[in-house]
Amino acid sequence: FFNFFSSSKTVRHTLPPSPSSFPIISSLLWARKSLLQNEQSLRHLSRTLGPMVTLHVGPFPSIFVFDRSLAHQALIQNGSLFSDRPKSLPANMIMDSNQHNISAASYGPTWRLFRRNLTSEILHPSRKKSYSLARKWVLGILFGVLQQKAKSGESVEVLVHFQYAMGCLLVLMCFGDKLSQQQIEEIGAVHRRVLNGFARFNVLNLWPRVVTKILLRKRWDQLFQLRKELDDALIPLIRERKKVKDERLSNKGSDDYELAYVDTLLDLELPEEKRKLDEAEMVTLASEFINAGTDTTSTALQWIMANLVKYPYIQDRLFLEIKGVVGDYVEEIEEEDLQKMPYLKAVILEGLRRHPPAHFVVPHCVTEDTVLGGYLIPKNGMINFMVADMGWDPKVWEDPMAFKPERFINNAGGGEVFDITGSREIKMMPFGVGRRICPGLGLALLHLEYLVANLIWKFEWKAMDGDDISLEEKHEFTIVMKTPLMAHISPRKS
Ligand code: HEM
Repeated sequence: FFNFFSSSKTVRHTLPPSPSSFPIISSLLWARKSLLQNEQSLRHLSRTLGPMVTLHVGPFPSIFVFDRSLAHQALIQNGSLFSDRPKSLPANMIMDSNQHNISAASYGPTWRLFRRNLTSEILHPSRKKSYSLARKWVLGILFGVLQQKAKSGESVEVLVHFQYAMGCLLVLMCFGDKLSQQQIEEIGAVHRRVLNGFARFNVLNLWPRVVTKILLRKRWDQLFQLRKELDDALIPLIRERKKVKDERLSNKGSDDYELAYVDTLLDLELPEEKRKLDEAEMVTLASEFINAGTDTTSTALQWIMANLVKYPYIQDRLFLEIKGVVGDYVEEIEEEDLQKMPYLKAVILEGLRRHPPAHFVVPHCVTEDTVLGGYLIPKNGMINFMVADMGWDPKVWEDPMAFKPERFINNAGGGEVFDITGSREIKMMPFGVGRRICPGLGLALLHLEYLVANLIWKFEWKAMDGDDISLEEKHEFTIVMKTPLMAHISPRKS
């Protein structure tokens, strides 16, 4: 049941149920807990309150949706109503240039321009292919480190290496393939400082800026300093790309040139303000591109590899599939080979279902007061969707907490065609669904398939002696392994 609500109608709908408590005390309690603790509490609440729960933390209600068909009604069937973003909080506004990036932009022409630019200029299948040399280069770096570890017998702390590899790939796509390794590392380091350091500025969002500007002046100065560090690191690279572009236009530049994401930002014109982007806005968009694709994908890769270590028979089956496709003698798996590996795809999908790197989507809001599932969704509220719970629904997935890639394989041994966009029905939503679905979905799947196939082809991965791989979670920027995966690796061929 879904109908639209207008204040002039006589039927009055109420917000979805919320836990009964004193609003100020409960706000403080919820704000103090980590996101993972809040997720567990929300799950607990939904058992008694039903598939939609409201929390009153801060001035506006936050609504959480657990049910797959309600998520479908909202995000797919009524996508144009449910695809807005709440206004950025004061501290976030400094980092997102006043909502001038894809993930924070309101649902409207500016968001559409940014998103279309990314999807058609950079993530389009034909363009994506042109970065395959960068992927080969990064794979070479990763192999180099791992080979050394294998030789010395040292264990591998996998996440660090995965994060580095993924960061390199995104930085190269963003700023072009002419960067030195040192430059790539510096860009990675400044992004890590921003990601790890941002939590301490959340306090600036608790009261209006006029208040915090007086009471927390020092904290504001530190935030501006962090923003400046990011600008100082990235603006020279943007200027360099602009110079190369101008030289090419006047036919003085070389032809040896691969389009990078920042090149596409140089010409964009904001549809509402009718002006080009300033440098800080380009930094914001470039930085979003790097952040959005690095931690998410490396976290997913760590979870997948952890399961392949924990369940050697799955690793063996995957290795045999790869061998069946490429034979005995190739050094590396090429991207074209991946299409012939249904079990590889099944392993990746199962990894994303069982361990989605983000357990919530980026908060949505509605463009006007609306009703969902019989409850009011107010325009001034925030609405979120319980990503992990959708993929763990026992009505869809038998034994949902088990890691079973065979779920995605049909009886004939081929790959089941699985629609991860949820357009007909949502069975899981690791990338969100609908108009705000992750635009990097295809790139992320390619990165995961390419790296997992190559890592398994080149090395045998084993748990450390006596180590039982724990699948306990911890909340950082994404949901990571509480005990990071440490593995022993040995080359498949000497
Ligand atoms: C395994 C890897 C990834 C996962 C699990 C993931 C997941 C997500 C999720 C859950 C959202 C929020 C959807 C919503 O708000 O409804 C999102 C948004 C987004 N993602 Fe990803 N993502 C991944 C990789 C990437 C990559 C590689 C890129 C870019 C190169 C990227 C760029 C973005 C952007 C720009 C948005 C905002 C979209 C919008 O608001 O319109 N992501 N992603």
